[in-house]
Amino acid sequence: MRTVTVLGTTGSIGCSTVDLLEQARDQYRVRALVGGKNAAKLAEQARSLKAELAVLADESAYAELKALLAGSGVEVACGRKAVIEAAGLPADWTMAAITGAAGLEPTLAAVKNGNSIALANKEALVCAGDVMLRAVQDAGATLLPVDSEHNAVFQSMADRQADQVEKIILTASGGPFRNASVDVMRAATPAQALKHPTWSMGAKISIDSATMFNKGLEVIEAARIFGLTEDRIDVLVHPQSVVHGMVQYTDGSLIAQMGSADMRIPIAHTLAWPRRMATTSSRLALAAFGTLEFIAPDEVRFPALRLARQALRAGKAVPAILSAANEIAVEAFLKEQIGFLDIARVVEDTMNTLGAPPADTLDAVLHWDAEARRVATQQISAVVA
Ligand SMILES: NC(=O)C1=CN([C@@H]2O[C@H](COP(=O)(O)OP(=O)(O)OC[C@H]3O[C@@H](n4cnc5c(N)ncnc54)[C@H](OP(=O)(O)O)[C@@H]3O)[C@@H](O)[C@H]2O)C=CC1
Ligand SMILES: CC(=O)[C@@H](O)[C@H](O)COP(=O)(O)O
Ligand SMILES: [Mn+2]
Repeated sequence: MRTVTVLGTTGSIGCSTVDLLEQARDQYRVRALVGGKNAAKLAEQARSLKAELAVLADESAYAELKALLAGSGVEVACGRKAVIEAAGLPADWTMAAITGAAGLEPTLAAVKNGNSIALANKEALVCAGDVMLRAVQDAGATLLPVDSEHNAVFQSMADRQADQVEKIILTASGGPFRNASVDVMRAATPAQALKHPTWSMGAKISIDSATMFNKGLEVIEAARIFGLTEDRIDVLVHPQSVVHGMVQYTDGSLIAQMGSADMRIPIAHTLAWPRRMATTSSRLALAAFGTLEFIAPDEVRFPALRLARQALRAGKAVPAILSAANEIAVEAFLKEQIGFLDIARVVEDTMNTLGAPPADTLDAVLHWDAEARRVATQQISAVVA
């Protein structure tokens, strides 16, 4: 029986992961389930999967979680330290799906066990690429990409011809504002921006899809995972979200992975890897689509792609600065403190303010993450004033 831990268990990816574990209860023992604030969801999952440990980042939720799990035999802990300790408990497979840079240290703690890490949390790899990859190598861990595009590329490289890869292509849905005018985007509300055309996801990544910062972060994530330079990672807008990623080989072959827009498919791929497991996810009915479109992205209406490529080329702390500033700007947009187009503006101004300082260590990454949050918050105050 394999032991598993789910970080970010109460979120969108976490719930899809729990759903798969519930369908194969006899094959997995759940070491730890880790959430942020949602005690009710965590308790329900922990009881269902008979988890050994249930942890919330929110310390004030301890009494509630303890009461919800009374008599269940599930151990309970709360607080940031407890999250990192739980992530570091030995498990054969860990889902890393805490959203944002908050997932960095727990993911690193899990990596140190040297087992399989199913990586959904792209921000960790974006802001601390070198630190994470060094930790993976030192521990002999296996990084299995969950993000649909990266999982697609990983699957399309299954024959391990990495040295014969010319380039990879990540697809993008284009988000809810794919065809919107700049005026419509300027006036966009959080409710409109959260309405993703093809995927059901958490709030932060949904806004990132709308600005296309999600695709920008994914270009950086792909560079880290597949060891490719920025010029070998293309993005194509593909509104149907049927093809998730492609690999172009030196002989001109283009290998793609397709599937329904259901994250249980890539999650199952990492859970069963190197084998496959059955899922109940809907099968693609290609004839129902009829036409699949592929369109070059518009970097004028969506400056996020240009900024992310700039950050990737600059390296050092720049990707961490971009990602942290974006987190702050997304939060401010969701609170209706700034407009939709201000998100990219805040990120660009923060990048311009902080330049390209070195960030070789975890401490340096955390320092520049904090600095970017401080500068972005100042920029937002200026917009609000
Ligand atoms: N959703 C998707 O389809 C995809 C997501 N991803 C990536 O996966 C990650 C998760 O996304 P998604 O599931 O959509 O996000 P959600 O917002 O739905 O879930 C986030 C999870 O992280 C938890 N969390 C938040 N802050 C903390 C913290 N400080 N400490 C511990 N746990 C915390 C939340 O807990 P709680 O809710 O209890 O507060 C929740 O369990 C992101 O990095 C995203 O980019 C990648 C590809 C696809
Ligand atoms: C499901 C997944 O992997 C998301 O990252 C998705 O790709 C978001 O959609 P966009 O392509 O609109 O960013
Ligand atoms: Mn993705």
